Amino acid sequence: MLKETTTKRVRLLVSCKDRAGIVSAISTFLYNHGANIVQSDQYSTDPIGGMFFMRIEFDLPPKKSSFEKLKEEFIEIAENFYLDWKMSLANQKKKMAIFVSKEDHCLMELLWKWKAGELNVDIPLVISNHTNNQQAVEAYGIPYHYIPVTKDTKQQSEQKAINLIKEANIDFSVLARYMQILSPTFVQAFPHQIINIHHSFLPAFIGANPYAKAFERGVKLIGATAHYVTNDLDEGPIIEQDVLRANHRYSTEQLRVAGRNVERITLARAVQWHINDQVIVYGNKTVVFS
Ligand SMILES: Nc1nc2c(c(=O)[nH]1)N[C@@H](CN(C=O)c1ccc(C(=O)N[C@@H](CCC(=O)O)C(=O)O)cc1)CN2
Repeated sequence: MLKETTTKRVRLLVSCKDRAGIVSAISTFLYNHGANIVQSDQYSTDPIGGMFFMRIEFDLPPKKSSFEKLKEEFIEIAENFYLDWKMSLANQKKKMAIFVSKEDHCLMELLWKWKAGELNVDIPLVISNHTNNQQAVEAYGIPYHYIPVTKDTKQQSEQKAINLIKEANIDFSVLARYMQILSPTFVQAFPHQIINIHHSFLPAFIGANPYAKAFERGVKLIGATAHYVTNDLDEGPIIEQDVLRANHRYSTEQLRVAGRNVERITLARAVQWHINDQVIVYGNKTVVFS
């Protein structure tokens, strides 16, 4: 194996039943392997019998210990404290697929941020059930896969998308206003690896046409919610939310137009946190170390 010559930035996510000694055991392990902790954050739901969550970023100098060897030797600590854990290299770019239907604002926000170097991710492909965004996507040099969806072809269309995702070794997918409900087969294939932007401040107005429902309700705030996709429509673990003021003068269309800004900003924040391994899912909730 080639000798490692550069310092590696590593991210460690941990969740477990809370008890004394976890931070000490992990920090001592890292110290003994020559690692230098540069960021550490933890949260306990209840020190007595609750859950404990931690995110550590550390630098692993060359020669001290290889990343693979470190992961292997961490298993003992993980077993002692019954840890659920994930260790990853910060410079290992994730591969992100984007799904879009007609509306382009969330798609374009992600592409703009990616092009500007603000999203440290690769985008091997975009999938859509419409063709209207093809030119804009291909202008970024990204392959665009048009996969139309009808009630009769939904299963075959989904299988095409699943095949594309697997062939491209996609790490996670983003539904950037992709207006198709994904089947349990699709969702089960990628647990907590699909992020959706719902155009309302959940749990209000689940499902289709939330702005029409907001108009009828006479809301004074509209919002957006980025969440992991589950089989329960728009009820998956929430990653990020934001809101915007509205009032009686807004028509449904004006709510929709105003909502685009909060949707795209909310989604971009959630995607950034996922890329940076800042999100831990437990049950139907998340801990976001932002
Ligand atoms: N399994 C899941 N799939 C999707 C989720 C989810 O949480 N779980 N979120 C939706 C996004 N969404 C609102 O944000 C949404 C999209 C589409 C629909 C809907 O009724 N779609 C119809 C077809 C509509 C059309 O063809 O234009 C359908 O799929 O039958 C509701 C909510 C994304 N998917």
